[in-house]
Amino acid sequence: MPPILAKAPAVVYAGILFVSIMSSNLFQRYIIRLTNDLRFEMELKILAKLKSSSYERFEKLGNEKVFTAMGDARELADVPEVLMNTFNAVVIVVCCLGYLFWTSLIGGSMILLIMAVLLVVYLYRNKQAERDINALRDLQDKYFIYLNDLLHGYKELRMSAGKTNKLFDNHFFPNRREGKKLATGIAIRYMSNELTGKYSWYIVLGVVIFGLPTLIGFRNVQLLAFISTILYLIGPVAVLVTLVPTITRVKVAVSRLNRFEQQMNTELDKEEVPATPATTIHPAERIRFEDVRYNYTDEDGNTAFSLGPLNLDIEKGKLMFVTGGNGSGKSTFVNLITGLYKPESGRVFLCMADGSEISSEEPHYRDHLSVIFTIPYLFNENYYDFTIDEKHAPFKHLSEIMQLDSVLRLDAKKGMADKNLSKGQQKRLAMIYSLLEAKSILILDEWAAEQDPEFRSYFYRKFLPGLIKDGKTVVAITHDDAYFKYADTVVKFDYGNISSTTEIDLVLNN
Ligand SMILES: Nc1ncnc2c1ncn2[C@@H]1O[C@H](COP(=O)(O)OP(=O)(O)OP(=O)(O)O)[C@@H](O)[C@H]1O
Repeated sequence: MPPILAKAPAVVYAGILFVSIMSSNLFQRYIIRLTNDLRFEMELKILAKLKSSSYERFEKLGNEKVFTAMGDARELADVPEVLMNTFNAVVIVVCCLGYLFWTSLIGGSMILLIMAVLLVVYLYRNKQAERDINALRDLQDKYFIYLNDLLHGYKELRMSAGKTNKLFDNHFFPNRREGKKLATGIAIRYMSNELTGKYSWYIVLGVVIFGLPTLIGFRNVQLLAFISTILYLIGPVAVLVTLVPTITRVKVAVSRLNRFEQQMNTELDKEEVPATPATTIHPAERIRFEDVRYNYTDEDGNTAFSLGPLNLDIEKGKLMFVTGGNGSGKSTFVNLITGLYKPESGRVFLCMADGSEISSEEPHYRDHLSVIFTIPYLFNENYYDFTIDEKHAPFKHLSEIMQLDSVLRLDAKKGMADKNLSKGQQKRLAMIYSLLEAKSILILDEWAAEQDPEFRSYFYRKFLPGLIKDGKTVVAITHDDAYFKYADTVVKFDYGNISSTTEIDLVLNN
């Protein structure tokens, strides 16, 4: 044989090896990309939903549903591997069955029948497991609710043995014990399914070896073909069987994610967040409430509280105090004026100097307002349009006014102040950030509640009138009636309606 031909098999071998390595590498890369695409794309999708969700929708959903959805998104990472293994196993099973049928029609039919029975039994038993997986995810939702209570109410819990015992003994521990019971039950059910599946094959083998030769007169060569094929089949069928739990988990995760998506936002209450604030913002002449109504409904759809109809004008450069008893609707009013709640009927809008109107449902409405809620949240990262350093003059000026200049520590990396402050100081820092946003309307929900008497007096007598002098419009929810005289208007809420509107100048003039 010429040396070139002698080398050929080696070359072919090397070629096959090369093609195999390359294709395997390419395929694995593809699977890795697909795995991560699925998982991270779903997380991105959930985040995008959260970005465009209305506050009302988000409020109804609850934080724990978001955490569970992120967990469900992680389950999707298993999809490509499951698909790949399923495909491989199915191809082998189909080829083996084809071979069995080719070898013996009766024998092949018998094996197919046994496999079909096993499949039906398996799928039936899997239904129960699927229910348990769903129940386990529901327990997970509840678990996150308790975790929320534990993490946010830790101080309150430490102060009360009763509350601590109830949270842990009546909720946490039973939840985790039930979770353990369900998870163990699911695993045992799958394990026993797998064992049944595996040993059924040995029964089949027994029938083939001892039954078929006498029953249908199997020849030795057919027997050999059946035995070797069945032994070969056990592996891929076992793969299919062990994949079922993962497929079921993925199926449950997908249906829960779909439900989450539907709950998260419908096209109707989708909120577009503008990419950038409006370039030129002219201060509005007034904020107008026109026949505004808003209802809270309970779980049965009955009205639990109803606000309005509200008709109100808040003029540019004026200071309005909003007061009223607990539960009279002041914070709901704040949510309407800020556009976080959409009126059920009527309109909230800004009247501009050129006669145009900006509805509270328009994306750029909120470019005109800053708000400090009753319990303001100070962010961990700087999401503002400004960064603060030692030389930032407006920040220095405002921190002196807020008497925080000797307290605030600047985090140079983040370009913002450290937020480890007392409650009152946190509100003062929130005020600094709100004023640095330089919007023409400022909404305050019980801002002065935590301030010391001296600073509170300064706030009402000097600070708020100073803002008005600078051209801001301020709406402040307050119970501090001793300072009502510093407002232009005091509006009182009672049972969801405005019960009185007092123009202070008129009072002083009389
Ligand atoms: N998310 C909600 N879902 C259902 N009902 C709510 C919700 N928020 C408030 N309510 C109900 O609406 C009513 C008005 O609440 P709101 O918070 O507006 O009152 P408030 O005047 O700000 O009270 P407070 O002075 O105590 O802060 C209350 O009866 C309250 O129970």
